[in-house]
Amino acid sequence: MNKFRAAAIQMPTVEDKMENIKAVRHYLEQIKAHKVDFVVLPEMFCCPYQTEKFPEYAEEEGGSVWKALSAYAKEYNIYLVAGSVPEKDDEGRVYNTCYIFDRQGVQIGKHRKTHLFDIDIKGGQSFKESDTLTAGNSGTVFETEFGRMGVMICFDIRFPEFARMMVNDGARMIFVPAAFNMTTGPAHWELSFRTRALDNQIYMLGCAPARNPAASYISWGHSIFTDPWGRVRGMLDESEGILICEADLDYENEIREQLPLLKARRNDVYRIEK
Ligand SMILES: NC(=O)CC(=O)C(=O)O
Repeated sequence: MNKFRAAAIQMPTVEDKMENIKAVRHYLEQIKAHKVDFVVLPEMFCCPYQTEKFPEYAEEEGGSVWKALSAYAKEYNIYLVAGSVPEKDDEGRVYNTCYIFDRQGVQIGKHRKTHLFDIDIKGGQSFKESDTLTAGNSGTVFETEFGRMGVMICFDIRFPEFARMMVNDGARMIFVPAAFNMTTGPAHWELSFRTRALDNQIYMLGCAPARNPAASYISWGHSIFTDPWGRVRGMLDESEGILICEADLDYENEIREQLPLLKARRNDVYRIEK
């Protein structure tokens, strides 16, 4: 039980919400023979990554998108870290939300993106999720037969405390539906995954949308799997594709024993004397 397989489905996002949902089945069929335990989908995989589209595409938990994803998890006997979708609550607020389903299709976790992606890079990418989205207010872990796992959404990865909190809580791998762009992707995508993996001696699996050069927000792609030594174990390019990987928790334990960073922390002295 200390090894498991996971797949990141780097799929394109099309305008028609339910076409994206149908496409997920097509990829799940393709990977059936690989007997993966976990599947992760990209950030906003069934809604164009445009702030004005989020309220338009949003559904409440338990809506048609949720039902289809839950049914896929059960049909294919997988843990489904179901990318992210715009979720609306009963007061009309919209969140960037990742639902997590177990092998029976039961929802076992839900993460609302906690750090909203508001950036304005001179000569590069600008985006303001807070125009239409509300931030979640906590980190998320979920239980599996392989142990506790963490999940965060895209911009959340940039905040080291967030991953550390999950690791302090026993997370063994962190799943990251994400969509970096043509400005931040080449600069920070691989670096962010390797750094969080190295800091926390943990596996990280990031899943991005395939690149569509005609989209208003252009995804960097490059879905990525990094290991507890900080190495890249697998990475796609920008095109549609599936990244299949294997995590070995005995290896993670060995790294944590041989280079005991997590044990050697000095939480007793991390303060500035004034
Ligand atoms: N899309 C995001 O939330 C984050 C991103 O693109 C970045 O951090 O860069």
